[in-house]
Amino acid sequence: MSDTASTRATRHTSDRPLLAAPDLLSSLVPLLAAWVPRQRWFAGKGRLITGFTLVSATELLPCTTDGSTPGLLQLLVRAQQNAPAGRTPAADCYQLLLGVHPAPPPRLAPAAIGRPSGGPLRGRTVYDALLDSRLCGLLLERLRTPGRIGALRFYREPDRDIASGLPARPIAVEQSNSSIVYGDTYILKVFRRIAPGINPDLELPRALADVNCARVPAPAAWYEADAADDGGEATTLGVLQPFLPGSADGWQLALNALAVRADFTGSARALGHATAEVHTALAETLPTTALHSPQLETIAARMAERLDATARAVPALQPYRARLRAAFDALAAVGQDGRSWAAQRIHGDLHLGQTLRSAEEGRWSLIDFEGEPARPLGERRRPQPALRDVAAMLRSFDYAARSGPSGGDPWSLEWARRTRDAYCRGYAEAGGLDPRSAPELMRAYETDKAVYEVLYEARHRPDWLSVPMAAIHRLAAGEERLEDGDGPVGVEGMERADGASRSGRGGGEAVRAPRGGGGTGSAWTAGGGGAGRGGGPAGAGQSAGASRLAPSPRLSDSPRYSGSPDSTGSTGASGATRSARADGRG
Ligand SMILES: Nc1ncnc2c1ncn2[C@@H]1O[C@H](COP(=O)(O)OP(=O)(O)O)[C@@H](O)[C@H]1O
Ligand SMILES: O=P(O)(O)O[C@H]1O[C@H](CO)[C@@H](O[C@H]2O[C@H](CO)[C@@H](O)[C@H](O)[C@H]2O)[C@H](O)[C@H]1O
Repeated sequence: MSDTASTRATRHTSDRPLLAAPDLLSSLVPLLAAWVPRQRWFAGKGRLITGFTLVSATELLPCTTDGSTPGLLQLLVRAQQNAPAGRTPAADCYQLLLGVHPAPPPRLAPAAIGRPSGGPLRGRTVYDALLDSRLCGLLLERLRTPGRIGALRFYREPDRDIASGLPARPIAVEQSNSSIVYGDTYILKVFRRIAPGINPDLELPRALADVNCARVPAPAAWYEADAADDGGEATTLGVLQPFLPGSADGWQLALNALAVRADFTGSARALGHATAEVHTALAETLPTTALHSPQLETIAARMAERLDATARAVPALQPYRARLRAAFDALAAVGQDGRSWAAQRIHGDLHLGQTLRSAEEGRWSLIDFEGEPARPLGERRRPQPALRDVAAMLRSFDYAARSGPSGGDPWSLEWARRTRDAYCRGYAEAGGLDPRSAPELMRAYETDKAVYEVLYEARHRPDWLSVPMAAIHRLAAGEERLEDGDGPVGVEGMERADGASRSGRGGGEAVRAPRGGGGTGSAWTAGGGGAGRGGGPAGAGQSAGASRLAPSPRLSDSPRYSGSPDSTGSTGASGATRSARADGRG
């Protein structure tokens, strides 16, 4: 393996002999080569790392050779990886926070990365600093006191007082980055795979705070790396925001509801309200634009390219390609008909795991505005139709229905249909464009999201592949549709019950595609009753007194798709259930 230590020299080494050492990186390479690929946040799994390049190194706490105190080293390193013939090799940049200790206490043994056999850290133990509460406390101190350290700059909102000495703990959920909770007051997200430019997870919550949108925790402090010497933008590296204690995430709540066969329409409708409020606030404070024919054609062409690329990587998708493309062609045709769509900044990766419901009021918040981690930052920051978020959330209800204990049985699929409808209704009631008025857009974005999910699952969680593949099967068969619900749904934690409906705005008709099953209102024994009020933090409250739903005999579709080891859907769903439990979100 090459260890090209061709540092892009933002090391700030003058008074730091450790950082000046030419073999700093090369001495760490054997350790990192073994440790980095095992980390959840490493996005390049399955491809060989061929070398590391040091982008910058900052000593946040001196790494002394004597005594019993730890040092803290922040590194930005590029991991070079090979690529299939004809493709550009990847060289993603990652943020590492390394503890350095001459003799670490036994409690840090699980955090150990190794002991370099040479170089400036020779004989000392290097370990994952985010598993050391003491070093996490130091990071909080840095964020409390804005200023520069080496290549890093720390910022704090002037009106925020951040308490010192709060106990730190890493969060125990599956995530793309790494987060530390301080007391029950703050949560710091340390971005792992980074790219130059402001991260939308800082940019959007700050912009929303400016217009007093209380649906999103407002950043209190953050840190970034200087722009490279050759110009460019600073890179967001971490954001501290208020922790919402006792809240439960929407994914867990949905699975809890499914486990006890409880209605979720009230919660979904309230979540639709929250989503629309956030979209309205984003459109108010950040640039918007209109997408006309050329832009819609470009968007449709990109979707088709992603489909083709994904089908090359995941052959199970091949048989569906032609029929899925029809959804993208229909989107392009919308522009050719002279119609246009408003575009604005959006969440970009909205799913149930990005929503938190407070224990006391049942009020929904949205988190994690980073966008889809696999897409380039520039693309994630572009204005897009707000309904793209809505389509993504609809996919999430489908995921839940296929991942819960009842894993894709007819009752769960009917639960998903009603929940999706309630969410769309809530969204339109609170001022969002009615998703039912934009069938081409919704279908194209749902298809695009399902394709994204196929690749995401193939790369990250192969056990889950059957979940998006079942949607691919339905979308290709033209079986996804949004329809009017069956009467009023219960509203839980809804703050804007008076939100004016804009249903129907924008024209168009609901997606009406042929499908085996028909309307299902009569199959619901509880007739669209409200979700249980007062659902507790763990969501089990949904069960008490919540409506019980009978399965629809007409919805016994068992998804089949060729090329998959699991062609029944139900087996796949149980695979997903196992994973859901394993990742702490199920
Ligand atoms: N403000 C918050 N209050 C409470 N929990 C939070 C907050 N922000 C994030 N979390 C928890 O941390 C998890 C990971 O956060 P997220 O922003 O989704 O990280 P990632 O981008 O790494 O996936 C969330 O699923 C949620 O459980
Ligand atoms: O949470 P992240 O921002 O890292 O988003 C990525 O991981 C998500 C899974 O954790 C993934 O979401 C997919 O699985 C969810 C269930 O775990 C489901 O609710 C979503 O609808 C589905 O897309 C997300 O796509 C990915 O970007």
